[in-house]
Amino acid sequence: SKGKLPPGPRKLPIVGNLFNMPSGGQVWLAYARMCHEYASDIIHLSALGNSVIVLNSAKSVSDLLEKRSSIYSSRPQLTMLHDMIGWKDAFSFSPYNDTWKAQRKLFTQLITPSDPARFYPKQIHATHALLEHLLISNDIMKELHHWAAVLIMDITYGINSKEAEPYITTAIEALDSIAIAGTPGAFLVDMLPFLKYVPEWFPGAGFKKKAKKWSELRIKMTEKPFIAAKKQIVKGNAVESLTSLALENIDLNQNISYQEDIIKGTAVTSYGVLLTGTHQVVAAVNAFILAMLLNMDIQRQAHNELDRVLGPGNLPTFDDESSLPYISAIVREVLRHNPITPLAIPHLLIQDDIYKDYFLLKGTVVIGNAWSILHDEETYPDPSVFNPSRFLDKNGRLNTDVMDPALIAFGFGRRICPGRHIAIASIWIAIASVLACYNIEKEVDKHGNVIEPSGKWFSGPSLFNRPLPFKCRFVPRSKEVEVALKAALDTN
Ligand code: HEM
Repeated sequence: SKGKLPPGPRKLPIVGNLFNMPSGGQVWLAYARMCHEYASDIIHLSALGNSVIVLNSAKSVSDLLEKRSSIYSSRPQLTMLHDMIGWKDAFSFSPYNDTWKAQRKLFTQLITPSDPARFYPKQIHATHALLEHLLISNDIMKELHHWAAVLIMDITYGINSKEAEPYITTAIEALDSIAIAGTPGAFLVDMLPFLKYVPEWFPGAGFKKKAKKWSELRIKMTEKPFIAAKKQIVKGNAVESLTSLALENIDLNQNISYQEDIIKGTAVTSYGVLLTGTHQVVAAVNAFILAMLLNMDIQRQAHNELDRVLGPGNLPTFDDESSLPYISAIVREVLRHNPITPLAIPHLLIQDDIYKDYFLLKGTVVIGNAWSILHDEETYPDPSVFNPSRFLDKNGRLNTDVMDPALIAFGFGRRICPGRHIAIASIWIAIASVLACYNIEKEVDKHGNVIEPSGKWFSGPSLFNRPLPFKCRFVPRSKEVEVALKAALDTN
């Protein structure tokens, strides 16, 4: 009654658009189609009294999520995940409140864009270990997961790869539980929050036992590595990390346990975000590998650039970045072509608002469709084609007139991914290093027949996007490279 809603499918009494809500996989495509159908870059849906708007253009995302960020930056809360399991203080999930502000401030102070080099040695170290493992392992996903987990354990807590394993095992278990509890509609208690008060023995109250077990896992994942990092400081052998830097800066005249809680929450969030179900960085590097298999000419161009700039067999460092524009263009195209977080993470509007004559209700879930923006024909002609050259000018340099997909692929406004600089650097060094050492080739079966990758992406229910498993081979580009990798493997 307060005003006109944005267009969208016709609503039924009580249930609203319950039956129009896209379900199954790749919902970003369904949202894009709906926006097309209603010829609008903003559409509205509602289900059982919950309001959702989808923003389908760079303009609407910028107008609302960026320019009005102060009222569009909260997060929807799920009773099971946030309240019962207790993840409400992990700042990627938390509402727009003082705890979120304190944790986010700490995180951005430590992982700051003005000092991107702080973690370069760790990124190089983890990437070299990945190169060695690719020589002897054909399980790419296992190697990539290990690479990312070890890297983030080191960055967050200063725990090295030899000690990291038990912490990673706990974290993966805890994050599996998040993947289940974080799926909207997975637990009735999310729709009927009073159910959280029923006793554990009550028929159908199995979710309470799960919540208890998963809450214990959350505590273990949060406390154990934090205690280990603190012990390193006490013993005087702390390795520089997000936790060590933050603990050293504690203000002894203020409430110490409050400050420690903020540090703990920040650390576990940054660690957890990387390990979440789909594992964005791993998915991006995996997407790159698939793209190389499907586009051998692009792989050849990348090899040519590396050989010309570094000389055959030499490994890149971050100092080479500006001399390797084609590699940077591949990173941009990986982020654009099949974005890993096509709908970012939904935001929540905390105040009634008016936009383009539409009335937007406080409490509305706001989804920015990054996929649509990154596939906008006007910005990126032939968007479905994997073409890194779209980011280069006629002299082969990065063309600043073409929008960098990182401006969209990492979300929006005050909730924009604060780990994006680490993520981009990690992806860049992995892509440059793997291509410097290896030819990425299609696998052959025991009869010598080439196994063609399907090129398909996961199509089950998930907010995130990742390629389906495929087979490939990493073939050293020369005998010298192979010998050097073997020697490194034996030494480590
Ligand atoms: C390819 C890799 C990555 C992608 C595509 C990605 C993408 C995103 C997106 C889309 C969001 C939500 C933004 C929004 O709400 O609008 C987000 C949030 C976040 N990301 Fe990333 N991310 C990546 C890697 C990382 C890494 C490496 C870290 C940590 C070192 C990180 C830390 C975070 C945190 C802490 C948040 C929550 C921010 C908040 O709610 O205030 N991300 N990320």
